[in-house]
Amino acid sequence: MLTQLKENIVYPEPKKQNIIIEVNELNVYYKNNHAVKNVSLPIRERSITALIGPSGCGKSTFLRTINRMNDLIPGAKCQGEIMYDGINLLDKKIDVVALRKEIGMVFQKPNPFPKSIYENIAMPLKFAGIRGKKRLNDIVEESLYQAALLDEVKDRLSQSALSLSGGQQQRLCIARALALKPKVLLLDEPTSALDPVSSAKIEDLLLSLKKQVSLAVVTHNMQQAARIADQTAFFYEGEVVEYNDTSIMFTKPVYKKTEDYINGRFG
Ligand SMILES: Nc1ncnc2c1ncn2[C@@H]1O[C@H](COP(=O)(O)OP(=O)(O)OP(=O)(O)O)[C@@H](O)[C@H]1O
Repeated sequence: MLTQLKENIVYPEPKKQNIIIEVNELNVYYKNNHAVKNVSLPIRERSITALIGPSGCGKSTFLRTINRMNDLIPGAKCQGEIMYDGINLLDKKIDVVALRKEIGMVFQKPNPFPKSIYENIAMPLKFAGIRGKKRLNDIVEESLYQAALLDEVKDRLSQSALSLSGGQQQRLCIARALALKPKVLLLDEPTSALDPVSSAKIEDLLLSLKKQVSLAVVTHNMQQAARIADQTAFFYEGEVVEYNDTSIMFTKPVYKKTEDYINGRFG
């Protein structure tokens, strides 16, 4: 692929992806519980970063802090820097609604609204000020297509989203996030509640999405991380022990702790 940087001059795209989010010395506390300890980590552009590690090591907290979902938790406090587009996302003055449009989030359990399939996508668009039936229809259709769901639901858009299977509901939630044209998508164990066939569809979907969106995915499934992630960060007791290209992390991890976790010796 080529990038048109200046008129008439075409440069090859840089080999190493740029960094879209740079987390610097992040600390997150829940009252006295120091859940994320001095974590510095990049999220690379148009790539998938997997966050792995045993239960309770801070992966979800880290992810939620990026789009300020932790603001909603009483007693949660964070320090450090999360740089995105030249601004620190932890700055209290930030418009978090605008932030969550650019940095979307998908949760472990599919959480469609108890509304029609169509309204699940159209409602947040209307809320974001997008008007006009044709415009809304186009975005709904495009988002469902991007989430590889359009063929399965195009004849039943007025039916309740709750009539969909778990895997379809999760793809609908991804479509809902995509409709707002996010630059980054944070996914917290997006396939752990799904059967293997639905999980495989989501994995394929994530791989196709990275052409346009940067993704960070929490997963407990090592095979999944190895299959889809370009980079992987291994969290342990709130710290990042190791971060590397996934191919290196899974074949030649630097630390024994990483190797033991990847090989299922604990966690
Ligand atoms: N809403 C909350 N209120 C208080 N403490 C919390 C909250 N969420 C997480 N914690 C604590 O923060 C620490 C990190 O939890 P977190 O959920 O981020 O870990 P995790 O690695 O995502 O775990 P899992 O893989 O089980 O989802 C744990 O000690 C947990 O008990």
